[in-house]
Formats: sequence, structure tokens, C-alpha cells
Amino acid sequence: MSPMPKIYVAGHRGMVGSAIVRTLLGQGVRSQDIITRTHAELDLTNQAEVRAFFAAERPEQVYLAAARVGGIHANNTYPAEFIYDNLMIEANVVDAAFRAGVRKLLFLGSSCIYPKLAPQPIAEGALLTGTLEPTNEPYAVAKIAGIKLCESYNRQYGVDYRSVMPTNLYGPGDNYHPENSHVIPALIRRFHEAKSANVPVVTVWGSGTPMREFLYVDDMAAASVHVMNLDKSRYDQHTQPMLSHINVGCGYDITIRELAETVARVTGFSGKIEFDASKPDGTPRKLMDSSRLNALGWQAKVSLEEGLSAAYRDFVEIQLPRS
Ligand SMILES: NC(=O)C1=CN([C@@H]2O[C@H](COP(=O)(O)OP(=O)(O)OC[C@H]3O[C@@H](n4cnc5c(N)ncnc54)[C@H](OP(=O)(O)O)[C@@H]3O)[C@@H](O)[C@H]2O)C=CC1
Ligand SMILES: C[C@H]1O[C@H](OP(=O)(O)OP(=O)(O)OC[C@H]2O[C@@H](n3cnc4c(=O)[nH]c(N)nc43)[C@H](O)[C@@H]2O)[C@@H](O)[C@@H](O)C1=O
Repeated sequence: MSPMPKIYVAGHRGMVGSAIVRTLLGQGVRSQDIITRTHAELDLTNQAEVRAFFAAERPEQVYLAAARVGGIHANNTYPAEFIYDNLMIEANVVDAAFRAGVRKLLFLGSSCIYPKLAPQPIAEGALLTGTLEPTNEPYAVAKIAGIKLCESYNRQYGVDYRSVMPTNLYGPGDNYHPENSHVIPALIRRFHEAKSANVPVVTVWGSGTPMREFLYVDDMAAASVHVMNLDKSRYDQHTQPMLSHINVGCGYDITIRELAETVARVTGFSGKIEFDASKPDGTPRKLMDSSRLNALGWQAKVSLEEGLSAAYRDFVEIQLPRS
């Protein structure tokens, strides 16, 4: 029998899942020890399919990076899919993993689990202390349920299911849909297209004043593998059974206006930037307190400027030719 654990990465073709696979391979995990299924091969919202898959494959570790994901417009437009798909994926995967004897699982949530007006920087203890941001409340409720699923199975069955809460992510493999994406891929596409077509003005949604903390996806993948592999006693020292999730951020945020100016610089757009105040701003600020994870030995490495350049290269060289 293989001495290496069999690891299932759910969502391996997504931005984060693919970065987790890259990180595992980079750390010496053999490709034959990584189990993957595309959405078409295994619909994680289907309980029977998920149970059959886990019973047959019996992975030892699970990274749950599959989810219905999108930016502010997608969350606001498709709330039913955002709550239903995410609840079903989490409930099916966590329960089927438990039934198949999986001891270690890492659930990926999101910083939107915190109250809209949480004190900054937001520590893990702010969970469930106030009203959520309306544009992504359904998604946030599903992500909170994911944390509580892991904690409940830990408490009742003694398994080791951990949760990480990423801040806003970006990088190679992002979704560049003009409306449904997050702000960074949306702006990379818009500024690139404006530059290429000599359009003098680019419009950015909202007032430009909201602040966001952005983390490069390879840093997120490194954090995920780090948290999965932490000794249980060390993880337990820094968490509590009913407050077990861990924030993952780079530690600083910028305004959307500053972000737009940076993306313009990176893409080489030299025209004018305008703001469309009819579009929602979302949460005014959500800088996370990542000191829990920093104390556990992880730190972000990639600067925003470096990360944006890598993302832009990916967009021009890989994503655009594919579309
Ligand atoms: N991107 C971000 O800024 C942030 C992301 N996160 C979290 O990180 C995780 C990964 O996000 P990200 O990589 O950006 O998302 P992506 O949209 O890039 O990838 C999501 C993955 O999930 C798969 N998937 C979706 N629905 C199903 C389903 N029903 N059955 C099987 N597979 C499914 C998709 O497969 P397919 O492509 O085949 O549909 C895809 O591989 C998610 O949990 C997300 O909530 C948290 C904070 C910020
Ligand atoms: C990660 C997080 O992502 C979502 O929340 P969000 O932080 O609001 O994410 P966003 O990237 O879509 O927007 C960030 C800010 O940027 C502004 N903005 C400007 N111009 C564009 C633009 O063109 N597109 C988008 N999407 N936003 C724009 C936009 O108005 C907002 O003020 C959650 O729904 C949820 O999915 C979640 O967890």
C-alpha cells in the first residue's frame, strides 16, 4: 500500500483548487496520490453520487475548494444558486467524507461570513456578531454553515475538519467573465480591452471608496496546505471547538480606486478612470486579522503589484487565446 495519503482536491480545475494541486505537487506529493473529478464527472450537489465516490475512493485527506463562486453582481443576481449549491456541496462532501472514514478535511469559506460593519481588522471571533452584507448574504450563510458542519462533526465524531476563510483572491486561472467575476479579473479584462481598442475611458463599478484586501492565489494554496498539515495539538492550541476557523489574508487593504489605478498601470492603460455609482459597493471594508495564522507560521509572500503582473500575463497568454 502507498505510504503517501490519498488526497482529494474538490474543485481542482478552479482557481484555488488548481493552485492547491500545484502546491502539493511542488511539495513532492505524487500525482497518482491526488484524486480529482471534474464537475461533469461528479456533481457535488448530488448526495448519492458523492457518497458513492467517497465509498469507492476512500481518500485520507480532502481539500474542499469546490463551490459556486462569483463577484458582487453574480452573488446579487443568483442568490438561490449561491445558497443552494454551496449548502449542498458542503453538506454532501463533509458527511460523505465522514462516512468513508476521512479524518482530515479542509473547508474553504470566505471573509464575507463576517458582519458588514465588523470592527477592523476582523478577528475570527467576529463571526455571528452582527448583520451580514446584503449583496452576498445567501453565500455567506452557506459558508457559515460549512464552518459549523466541520465543527459539529469534530465535536460529535472526533474527526479533524478545519476551515480557512480567505480574503478576496486573484491570480492565474481566475474567472474573467465581464459581469460575474470578482473585481480584479473584471478590471484586468476591461483595462486590457480598452487599451487594445484605444478606448479613452474605463468605467469602474461603485464609488471607488470600498476597501478590499487581496491575496494572490498561490499564497492561499500555500496557506491551505500549511493549515491541513499542522499538528493537531498546535491547531487546537490556537483555535476553539466552536470557533475553529482561521482567517487568511495578506494584512493590508486598498481602496477600489487605488486598485483600479494599479490595474491600469499593470495593463498599460493610460486613459481616464470613471466610477459608476449606480453599481453596488458592497461591504465598505473587510480587512481580516490574520494573526492566528501568522502565529501558526504562515505569511503571505506575493505583493499586489507582482501578483497582478502574473495574473495579467495569465489573462493575455492563456485565458484570452482560450476564449
Ligand atoms: N475567488 C475568490 O476571490 C475567493 C474564493 N473563495 C473560496 O475559495 C474556493 C475556491 O474558489 P475559486 O477557486 O475562486 O472558484 P472557481 O469558480 O475558480 O472554482 C470552483 C470550482 O468548483 C467546482 N464546482 C462548482 N460547483 C460544483 C459542483 N456542483 N460539483 C462539482 N464541482 C463543482 C468548479 O468546477 P467547474 O469549473 O467544472 O464548474 C470549479 O472547479 C471556494 O470555496 C470559494 O468560495 C473564498 C474567498 C474569495
Ligand atoms: C470574495 C468576495 O467577493 C464578493 O464580494 P466583494 O468583495 O464585494 O467582491 P467583488 O470583487 O465583486 O467587488 C469588490 C468591489 O469592487 C467593486 N468593483 C468595481 N468594479 C467592479 C467590476 O467590474 N466587477 C466587480 N465584481 N466588482 C467591481 C465592487 O463594486 C465592490 O465594491 C462576494 O460577493 C463574495 O463572493 C465574496 O466572498
